[in-house]
Amino acid sequence: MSRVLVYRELPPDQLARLQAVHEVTVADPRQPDQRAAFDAALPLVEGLIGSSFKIDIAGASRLKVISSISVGVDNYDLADLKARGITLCHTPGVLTETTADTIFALIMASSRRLVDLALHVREGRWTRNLGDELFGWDVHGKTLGILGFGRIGQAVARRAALGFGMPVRYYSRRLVEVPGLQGLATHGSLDEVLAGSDIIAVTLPLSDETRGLIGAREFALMKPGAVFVNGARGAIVQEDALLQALDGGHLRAAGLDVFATEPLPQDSPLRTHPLVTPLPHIGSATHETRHRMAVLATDNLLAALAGGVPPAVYPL
Ligand SMILES: NC(=O)C1=CN([C@@H]2O[C@H](COP(=O)(O)OP(=O)(O)OC[C@H]3O[C@@H](n4cnc5c(N)ncnc54)[C@H](OP(=O)(O)O)[C@@H]3O)[C@@H](O)[C@H]2O)C=CC1
Ligand SMILES: O=CC(=O)O
Repeated sequence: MSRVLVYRELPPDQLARLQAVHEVTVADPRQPDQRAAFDAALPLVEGLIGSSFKIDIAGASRLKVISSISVGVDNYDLADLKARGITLCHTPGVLTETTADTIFALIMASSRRLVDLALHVREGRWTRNLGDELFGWDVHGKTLGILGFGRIGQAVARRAALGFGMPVRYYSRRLVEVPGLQGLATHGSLDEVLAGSDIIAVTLPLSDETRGLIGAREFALMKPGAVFVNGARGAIVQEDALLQALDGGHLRAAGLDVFATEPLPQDSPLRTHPLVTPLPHIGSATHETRHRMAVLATDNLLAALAGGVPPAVYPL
């Protein structure tokens, strides 16, 4: 039996799997009334499971494994984990299709102004036929540029190329052959993809290389009237530069599931900007997918604590 700290709510069936074999503390450090329990447990545990929070593990001297209920691992100091021999597990694959759905929904909502138009109806402003000031922009047939062409990027590309007749350009560090997409998705440099696409979707991980990657220069390279969607991590984008590109009339619209600071601060201009469709980081947030993520994260933790090979170790 090991000691485990659960720092984000787990579904009861997965919590029960952990409790059946380990001594489990559930304490969410974001909740003021649970912080003391979290701080007391952290130095004693061999396993951590949770997500969406940067944990200072300096005092966690017994820690052997962190099981993140996320595919992104930007909340962890990878060099420190490697140096300390701590295993990091994550949840790739099980959330790919759901996150691609969300990104495609943002592409549709931003281009066709779905949120504006729904509010138009809901607020009782639909009193006569729409004028062209409320018309949208076609998505089908437009060129989609995808930054980062891994699991989620490829799943977005399949939707675009096979469902919407969209030529796909992608930027990645290497050429990727995707079954079924031969000739439909072509590789380019970052600048080529930015300049050659009507709609840009970010699906990169956040790393030292990608932090702040999309700034004023990159927005200026995009076509006038382009739509920009970020379904990856907010800090990949320089938000001031994004605002300038929107306010200056260079971009048509932006769809954002992620922000540099989350939850999005009340005073962020992105919250109420008329050209922004903001979502509260819900890329993978369906009942089915969040449960699959919890199962995989629990499988990972149980395997690692049992001395086995977890199904999804993040290579450090
Ligand atoms: N909004 C949400 O709720 C969600 C957001 N995400 C975010 O999406 C990200 C991607 O997830 P997933 O598709 O599963 O990850 P993958 O690792 O499968 O894909 C990432 C892709 O980005 C490429 N890449 C990495 N670094 C660079 C770089 N510096 N320049 C160019 N290409 C690069 C990788 O290529 P290479 O082979 O060269 O490494 C790979 O093709 C996650 O890290 C997470 O941050 C994920 C799930 C939900
Ligand atoms: O943002 C979500 C993730 O799984 O990463």
